[in-house]
Amino acid sequence: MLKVKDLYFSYHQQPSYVFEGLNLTIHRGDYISIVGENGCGKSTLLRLILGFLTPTQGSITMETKNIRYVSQKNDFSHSGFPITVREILNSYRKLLHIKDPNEVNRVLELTHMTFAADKLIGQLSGGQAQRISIARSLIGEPDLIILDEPSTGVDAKSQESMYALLKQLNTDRGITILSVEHNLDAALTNSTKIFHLSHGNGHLCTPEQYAHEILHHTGKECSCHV
Ligand SMILES: Nc1ncnc2c1ncn2[C@@H]1O[C@H](COP(=O)(O)OP(=O)(O)OP(=O)(O)O)[C@@H](O)[C@H]1O
Repeated sequence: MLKVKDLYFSYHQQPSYVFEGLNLTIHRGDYISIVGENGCGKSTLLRLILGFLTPTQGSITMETKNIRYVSQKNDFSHSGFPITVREILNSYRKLLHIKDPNEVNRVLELTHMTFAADKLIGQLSGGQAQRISIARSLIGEPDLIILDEPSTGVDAKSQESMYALLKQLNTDRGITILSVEHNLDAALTNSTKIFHLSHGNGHLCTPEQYAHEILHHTGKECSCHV
């Protein structure tokens, strides 16, 4: 579905490369978490895949244009603007030229947020606002959703249900998920594969293999169950 091949990238006027010969293949139905230390290039990789940045060398090819992006901080959780959840989702539906007005109800049901349809967006909790971000990303039935640290600003209990939702969208609806994760437990528990970025390159492994790597490097077992 998406192939990153021999990717080199450096920001303007920066002498060093963020990526040097990076390869990544994403198949339909994958749930891939991108992990790595601060500054290793996780967000840069997302920006390259989304087309906001251009590779210095190498290529990124994809078989779909039906991609959605859920940003790290959703843009309406602290909004004082008097607009309801339904109005926001409806305006996005119209923006995408989707004629069926029932599309909004569909994504609200999928994210178990029907109860909040007529609430003002500014009244939602961090977790609820994030679910609405995900609901918005589902308008038009995308086949790939890209998320940047989706648990940012979401309390622990809501994180659990948010990851359960992402997992459900992946397994039940076949939506491919690519998510930058600082939450290692969530990455290990939910992903089908982990992409570990380090020193300008990355490797893909199973959650079990990654848990093993963590144990090997830190001597600490992860609290999650893989
Ligand atoms: N706009 C920019 N201009 C120049 N350098 C940048 C720019 N954005 C990021 N960088 C640099 O590129 C490298 C990768 O940054 P990036 O934000 O992609 O890392 P990250 O893994 O997402 O970090 P974090 O975990 O802290 O969010 C870092 O060295 C960073 O300083």
